[in-house]
Amino acid sequence: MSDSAYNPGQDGAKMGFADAMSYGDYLHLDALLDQQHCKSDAHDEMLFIIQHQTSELWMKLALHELQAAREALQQGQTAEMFKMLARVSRIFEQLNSAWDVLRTMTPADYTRFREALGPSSGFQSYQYRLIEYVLGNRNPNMLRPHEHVPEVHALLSAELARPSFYDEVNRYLFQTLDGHTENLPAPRLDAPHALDETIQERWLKVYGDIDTYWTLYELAEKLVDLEDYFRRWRFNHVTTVERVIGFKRGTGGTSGVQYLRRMLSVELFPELWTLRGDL
Ligand code: HEM
Ligand SMILES: N[C@@H](CC(=O)c1ccccc1NC=O)C(=O)O
Repeated sequence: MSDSAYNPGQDGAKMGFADAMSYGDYLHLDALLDQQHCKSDAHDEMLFIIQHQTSELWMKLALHELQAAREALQQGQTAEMFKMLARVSRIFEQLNSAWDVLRTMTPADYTRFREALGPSSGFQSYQYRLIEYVLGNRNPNMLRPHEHVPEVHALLSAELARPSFYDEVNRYLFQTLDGHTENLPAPRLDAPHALDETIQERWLKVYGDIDTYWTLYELAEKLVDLEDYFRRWRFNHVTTVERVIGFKRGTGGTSGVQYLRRMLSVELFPELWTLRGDL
């Protein structure tokens, strides 16, 4: 060992962990870093796996925040809710930037291992579906691919049995503006949220008197922000897919790019977008 090498241990850094919790222990890195099992010898398969695994980790955090944000709203803790929503938008920003790494994979690179993926596809990501369900885009047909994992199916079904985050936001809107929720349209729990005139009317009132309804206004703009990021994720995805597999059918069995283009037209919070034309 070189005499000149700096030794942080002499300055107090803990160097021995035989009987103490280390970084790797706390984070369970042994388990985490042992989950990258390539099915081919293609160089880029490692990138593909890590890109998806990290996306799933960020989605796990997004769900943790969204579910807590919904609870905070139910309890009237709006400051806490705003903090969590801001974090969800930053998570989506992170997911959006991650496409730059995957984009370095060319069609030739991907073709070397695509067959090894079999019928597996992001279409079967239950966390992605759960995020959509929590936000209000609730298509029960998307439960089917999860029937083979009863716990996951139960988790998604349980979400479809409770009001979405957006339903709760609209409940808060009616409570604040009307002083009651008698005129709040009953949310369709197991169908995608569709534009509702009475909801839009009230949002329009908020935008027409920002000073009086500042919290609701801020909330609406946070949701528009979130949906903006979500749309960018979908756009980055479909563009990367077109770049890598063109118009081939997806491994999940859909038409591929055509299916994903159709998903681009999904609106999570339609009232908040439509009212902009009336301002
Ligand atoms: C080269 C990279 C990728 C390709 C070629 C690709 C391709 C596709 C295709 C063709 C679909 C349609 C379903 C099917 O028939 O398979 C799909 C869906 C999906 N993919 Fe990817 N994908 C890629 C990367 C990713 C990444 C990095 C994620 C991040 C988790 C992801 C998540 C999803 C999700 C969530 C869906 C379902 C979307 C929906 O139903 O609206 N994909 N992908
Ligand atoms: N649907 C993709 C395959 C794919 O991208 C994929 C396969 C397994 C796990 C995650 C995937 N990512 C997104 O769909 C394809 O058709 O090539």
